Amino acid sequence: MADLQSALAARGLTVFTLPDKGRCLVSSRDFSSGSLSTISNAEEHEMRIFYMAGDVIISQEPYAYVSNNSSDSRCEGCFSSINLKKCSACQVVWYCGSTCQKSDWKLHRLECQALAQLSNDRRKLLTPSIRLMVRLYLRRKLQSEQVIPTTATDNYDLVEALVDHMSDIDEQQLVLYAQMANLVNLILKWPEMNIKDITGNFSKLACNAHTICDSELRPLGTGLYPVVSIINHSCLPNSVLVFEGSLAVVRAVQPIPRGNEILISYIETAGSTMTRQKALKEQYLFTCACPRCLKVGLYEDIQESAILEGYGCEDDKCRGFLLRDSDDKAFVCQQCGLVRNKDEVKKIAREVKLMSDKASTSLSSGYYLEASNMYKAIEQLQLKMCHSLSLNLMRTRETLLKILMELKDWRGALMYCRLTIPIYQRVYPRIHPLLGLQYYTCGKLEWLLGETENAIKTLTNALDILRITHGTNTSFTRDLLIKLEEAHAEASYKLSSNDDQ
Ligand SMILES: C[S@@+](CC[C@H](N)C(=O)[O-])C[C@H]1O[C@@H](n2cnc3c(N)ncnc32)[C@H](O)[C@@H]1O
Repeated sequence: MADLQSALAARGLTVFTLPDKGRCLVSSRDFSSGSLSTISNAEEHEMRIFYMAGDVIISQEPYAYVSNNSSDSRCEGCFSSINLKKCSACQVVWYCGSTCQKSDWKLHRLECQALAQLSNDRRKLLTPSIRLMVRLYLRRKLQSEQVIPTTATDNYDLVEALVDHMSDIDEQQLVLYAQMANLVNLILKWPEMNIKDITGNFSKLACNAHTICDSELRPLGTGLYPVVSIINHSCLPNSVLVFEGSLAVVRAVQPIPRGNEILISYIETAGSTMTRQKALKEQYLFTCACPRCLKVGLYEDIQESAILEGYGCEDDKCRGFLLRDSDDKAFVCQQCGLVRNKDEVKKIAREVKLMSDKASTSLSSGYYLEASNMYKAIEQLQLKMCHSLSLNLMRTRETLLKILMELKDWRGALMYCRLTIPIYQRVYPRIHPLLGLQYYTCGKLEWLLGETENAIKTLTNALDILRITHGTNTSFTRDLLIKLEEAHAEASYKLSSNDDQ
């Protein structure tokens, strides 16, 4: 712990323990959330803009990680899905080339021996969680034998220190973890292995492991980052966790003065307070008391939940939200007073559910045209049932955006992307990666469709957010900057051609 504290002190961080949260990471210096700096160069008569990122609070390579091979196979080193070759000995792990294979070899050599002796039936049980646990123990072994070095921020003691909530989890979950532990034991076959210890580690993974995502927040794998895991949750966080390959990077999205707790969000924060609290309780076993959650039960919070997850007024010109009447037989619009029959709303809800099941089957089978028609019908039903800022309606439109992109219907995709943005602006804070990414998609579609002026505005909105959350030195942000410069160049060209005419 002393080693960790001094390694963190050098980065302006300290670990404290709070009675209601356990350990937490606190800033011992100010962190900035990245401002736009403009420097004027009098000699060249120009203003240069410097795009600043949110300060990196901490970055860490995983103690152990696995790629997510459930839908597409991915390289175990870099998550690439191109030019893959399966390890010929174990027939489980994929690599994109010799560089990734070599860098993983010390660990995979042991993993490979263990996996190669498994029967086909046992091999089918190799979920990412099982593989992650096997890798965790193999790394501990390699560090204890000094085959790979340990540092103050990379050692098994930090894994030991993670919370496991073993006394809070229910019996059924415990049995499942014990079965998984048994399988890990059968894979590793180490005489000193202790099933209880492995079971506890599965419980640790559940509340400490992170989903590794690409820059567009698509899942690539799962990793355990024991220092990043000291950071607690808030539904209104001051920092964001993103990944550069397998490297976890925590950046400030708000100015964080010295002495403040570093907070990230563990969950999708767009939901109502009840939905967020339920997700946090189920997976992380705590009740959030962040400033957003403290509003639970207040009129403002009830209104927000009713808009996001409830129903809309029967009068489609009215933007009011509905609450149940005192006998729970109908919903009453809080703006115009119109009463809406509960059975009628439930009937539409049942229809939506039925159609959604069919539509998602059609989508997962790749029948995009059929799926797009079904989701458009669902959207129409939801327009009759939900508030115009409803999350369910937004999710349907997000799905339609993705389907229409697959169908290369760029005009339709842009329409749906634009429809989602007001809801994104409402449900996410000003600096949020999902809002930045939605602007980015919208800007790229506008650019593709020749709406250059609109593209400049939307890509600028995207850059204002993504430079903070994703940094300015990543290829992802550089691509965005290049697109924006190209859009500016095209706009000037169009302007000068108009002048010439
Ligand atoms: C990834 S760990 C965070 C570090 C943890 N506090 C520790 O002592 O190691 C997640 C766990 O921390 C606790 N936690 C995180 N955020 C919290 C919050 N806002 N309020 C209360 N407990 C929280 C919960 O026990 C949760 O399961």
